[in-house]
Amino acid sequence: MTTREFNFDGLVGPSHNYAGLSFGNVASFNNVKSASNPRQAALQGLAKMRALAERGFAQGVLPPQARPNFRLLRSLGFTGSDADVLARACKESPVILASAYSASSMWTANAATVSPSRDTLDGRVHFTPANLNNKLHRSHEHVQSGRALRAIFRDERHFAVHDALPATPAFGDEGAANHTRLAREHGADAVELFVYGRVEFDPAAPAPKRYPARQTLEASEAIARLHGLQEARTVFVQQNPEVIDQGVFHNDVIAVGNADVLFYHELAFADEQGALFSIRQALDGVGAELRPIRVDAGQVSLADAVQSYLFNSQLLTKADGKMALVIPRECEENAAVAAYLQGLVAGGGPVDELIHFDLRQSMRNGGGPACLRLRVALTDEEAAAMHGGVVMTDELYRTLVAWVEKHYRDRLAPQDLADPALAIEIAAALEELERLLGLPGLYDLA
Ligand SMILES: N=C(N)NCCC[C@H](NC(=O)CCC(=O)O)C(=O)O
Repeated sequence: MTTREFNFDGLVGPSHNYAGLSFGNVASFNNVKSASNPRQAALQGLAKMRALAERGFAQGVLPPQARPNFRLLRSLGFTGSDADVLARACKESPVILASAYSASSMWTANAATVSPSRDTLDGRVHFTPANLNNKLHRSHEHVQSGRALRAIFRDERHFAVHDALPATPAFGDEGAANHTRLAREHGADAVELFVYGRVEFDPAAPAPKRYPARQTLEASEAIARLHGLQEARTVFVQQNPEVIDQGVFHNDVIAVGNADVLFYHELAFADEQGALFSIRQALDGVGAELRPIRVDAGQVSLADAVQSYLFNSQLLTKADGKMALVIPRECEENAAVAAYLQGLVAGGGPVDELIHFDLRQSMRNGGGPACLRLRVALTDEEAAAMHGGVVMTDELYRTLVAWVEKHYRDRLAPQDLADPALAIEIAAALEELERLLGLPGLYDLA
């Protein structure tokens, strides 16, 4: 039986905007309150999905979430009709309004942590939606993420979708952005690598000083337990707190793994040698050998890595066994990064191709190619058991482009969030999307 890695990209929602909500994410802060173009953002994302699907990579789509989240607004004391709720929130707390309206669920690398069936005790694919409790605007995503995952992966013989971890600082969880699976190939025995930013119950453990560490060791350990992972095949390593303080708010901004390759910046981990040792030792147990691609600061500075999002790339195994690196256009515009990449593909190593995309709308909020996708490795039998309406095909691409063009605005400024017509437009769009994806009841639109 073959196993393929599906990449589920988030379809950018109609309320995509720049609200500066993510302290510690430099791009989000730098673009605060500029106007966004939700239509272009969604089309850029769809173009990436289609191009990768056309190349033969297994590609799925995860639907956007219903926004604004009126339940959140009402739970925070804004009452009356929907229009009253929006008007009051806008007047009394525009930041809460923006949080209820955020389209941040587009970054599906943060939707959940996924363990393929090969790794788990009960032989099912396990998903734990991330509580994202570090940021108000992301902390309410997990409810709909769980609902969507249960709708797509509803066959309980093959899939288990857990509830998010308790939303308390000890269990801060940001999902697959801090998780990588290393193996000879997707269908082989694997090591799951969890990267955390801080340790709640050990005050002596190093932690960043300026920006928050969003993922805790305790959260990563809880997920490994929930998923039934084997101890010898699970590795926990600490992210370098100093890079968090320089804008590396998730590990996938500084490292990416695929099969037996780990592409990372020398400053990624608190203890680089210790991390490599633990990974190698665990991989040895599954008969695999790590192929590290280490980038040192002399080749690419940390600032260039954060600005270009070099490591927020997708590493995809091609049919011939070589790998393609899917990068944002910013990598080609940064001279040091572009030079490094030329050397990388010419060097005879595992990566022999670059595929670049214009994802500018997402990038301006700190979301590159890898943020936009959730990896789910599935056997053929599991792939047949999931809901097929979310698998990217030429037809689905055309359908979704037409849907975006019909429903999305091409400009959204902060003050537009107070416009009651926007909420009505979005509800109509999502009602139609349920039908297009064949997922009735996907949204709790009551
Ligand atoms: N690295 C990964 N996997 N994901 C990127 C997430 C970007 C997201 N940006 C935002 O949420 C900005 C929203 C705003 O400011 O309007 C975040 O910081 O959580």
